[in-house]
Amino acid sequence: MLNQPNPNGPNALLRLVQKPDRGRSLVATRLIKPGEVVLVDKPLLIYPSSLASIPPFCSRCFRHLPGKPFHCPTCLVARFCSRQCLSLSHPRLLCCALPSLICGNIAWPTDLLFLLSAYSLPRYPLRQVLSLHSNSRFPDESTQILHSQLSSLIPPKMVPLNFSFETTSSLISKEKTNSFSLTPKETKFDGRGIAGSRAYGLYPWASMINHDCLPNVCRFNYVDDPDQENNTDFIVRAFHQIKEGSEICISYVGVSRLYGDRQRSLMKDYGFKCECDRCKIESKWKESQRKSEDEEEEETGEENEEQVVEGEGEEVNSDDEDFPHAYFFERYMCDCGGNLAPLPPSDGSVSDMMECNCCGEVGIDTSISEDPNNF
Ligand SMILES: C[S@@+](CC[C@H](N)C(=O)[O-])C[C@H]1O[C@@H](n2cnc3c(N)ncnc32)[C@H](O)[C@@H]1O
Repeated sequence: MLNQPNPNGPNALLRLVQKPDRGRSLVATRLIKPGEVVLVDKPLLIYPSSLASIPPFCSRCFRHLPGKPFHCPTCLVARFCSRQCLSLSHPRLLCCALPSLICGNIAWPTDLLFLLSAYSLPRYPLRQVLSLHSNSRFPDESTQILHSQLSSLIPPKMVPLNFSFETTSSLISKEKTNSFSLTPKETKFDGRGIAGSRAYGLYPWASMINHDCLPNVCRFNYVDDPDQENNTDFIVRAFHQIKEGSEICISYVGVSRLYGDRQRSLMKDYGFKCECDRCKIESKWKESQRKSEDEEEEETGEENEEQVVEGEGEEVNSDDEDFPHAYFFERYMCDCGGNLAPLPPSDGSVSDMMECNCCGEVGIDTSISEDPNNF
């Protein structure tokens, strides 16, 4: 399905390869400079994160609505920021179900918003969604109820050809493993996930990016940027130089989370044990602390939600041989909890300005000239 990147397209910097321990992976086709944009990916599908996203945001691009928005003439619920967004319309099954969803008291509205949008896709993009990886946690008991609810929202003459319980289960599992949130800049990163998400998206290439607890790229989200025409594109930039043939990796979890906490999330949400270089070090380094965290959990029967932010206080010492990744926290972590990457190079020169992918602040990077890896 998604066999090879288009060598003339925006994905020319990356090549899709198969790795025995982690499946499909994206690797650099040449040396990548710090701050370079390595991927610009268009969504296969964007859907509201909850019903609360419908009134204040454009149902197409999820920007704030202007004073006089354009209403969908069919459902009268969805609203759009411009004639252009209105003319592109919204998913036909979602349009049909929105009036009932808004009035009803329905469980799992986010899953329903996703399924209604996914089942409205034309055949090829729907097949692309179904070809994404999933960690097969579904179907669970709730999927049967979800599928029945979905059936009740779709009029008989609009039932899609491939509508079935199996497809619904498969779609839900793909969504859980591959969706990315569309989040405004002012949202504070809470270390565990991003609060205040207004929509979610599925992206064909971004879904091929594997995880590393010390990522070499991060995602920039410009949903509210007035200069960004394609504001829902998934933009990935390099933190530092990446050698030809190296895999590009984002972090699926907050970089500042502790070893045990990261491992639990990655296993629960993505079904794998992370064995990256950082985890190999921290699995020894945090042994005693992890034990006490786990014992505490067993006693209370709950996960320990408390966060210790690495990179702050006495836990982190940049001279400490046990913490060779201290550089990442010193250089690429913003005070807000987001990640800092250089602005894209201009005229081939690496920028000395760093931009935060969470709060959007741009500031000078004083350490750049001291690091030979940056050029
Ligand atoms: C969003 S997909 C990434 C693309 C995926 N490798 C594929 O073949 O389509 C996420 C899944 O990739 C695998 N994965 C990602 N990072 C990994 C890592 N560091 N170690 C092992 N498996 C990983 C896990 O199975 C995870 O659920």
